[in-house]
Amino acid sequence: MAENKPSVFERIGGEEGVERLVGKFYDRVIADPKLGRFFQHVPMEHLKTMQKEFFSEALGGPLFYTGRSLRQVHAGRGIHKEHIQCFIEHLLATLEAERADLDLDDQEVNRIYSRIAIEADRITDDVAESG
Ligand code: HEM
Repeated sequence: MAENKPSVFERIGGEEGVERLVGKFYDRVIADPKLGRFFQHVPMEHLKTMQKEFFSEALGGPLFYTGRSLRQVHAGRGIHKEHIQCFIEHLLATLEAERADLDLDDQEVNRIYSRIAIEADRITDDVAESG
C-alpha cells in the first residue's frame, strides 16, 4: 500500500486552519505602519474570506478563489513595489513562524510563497502598462 500523506490543506487544519493562517498574516500586515493605511476602510471579513480562498487554491484546493480580478482590485490605490515587498515579507514571516506547528516542509512553504508572489506584477501601479 502506498503511503497516503494527507494534503497540505488537510494538515493545516482545512478551511479553519487556512483562516487562522490568513488571520495571523493580516494581523502583521495591518500592524505595519507602511501598510496599515491601505486597509483602513476595507471590509476585513470579506477580504479574509477571499484570501482564505486564494490561499486554499495556492495549497492545491479543494477551495478555489471566486473573487475579483487582482489587477482591478488593486489598481489606483498607490500600491508600489516597496509595499508589495513588505507585504510578501510578512507572508514569509507568517509562514516561518507557523511552519513547525503546521508541519509544512520547505517545498510546501515555497509553493505557497511563489503562488502569492507571482501575482505581484498584477498588483502594483508601477507596472500597470505591462499587460
Ligand atoms: C502579491 C500580493 C497580493 C495578493 C496575492 C493579494 C490578493 C488579494 C485578494 C485575493 C484580495 C480580495 C479580492 C476581492 O475582494 O475580490 C485582495 C484585496 C485587497 N488587497 Fe491585496 N493582494 C496582494 C498585495 C496587496 C498589497 C501589497 C496591498 C496594499 C499595500 C493590498 C491591498 C489590498 C486591499 C486594500 C484589498 C481590499 C480591496 C477592497 O475590498 O476594497 N494587496 N488582495
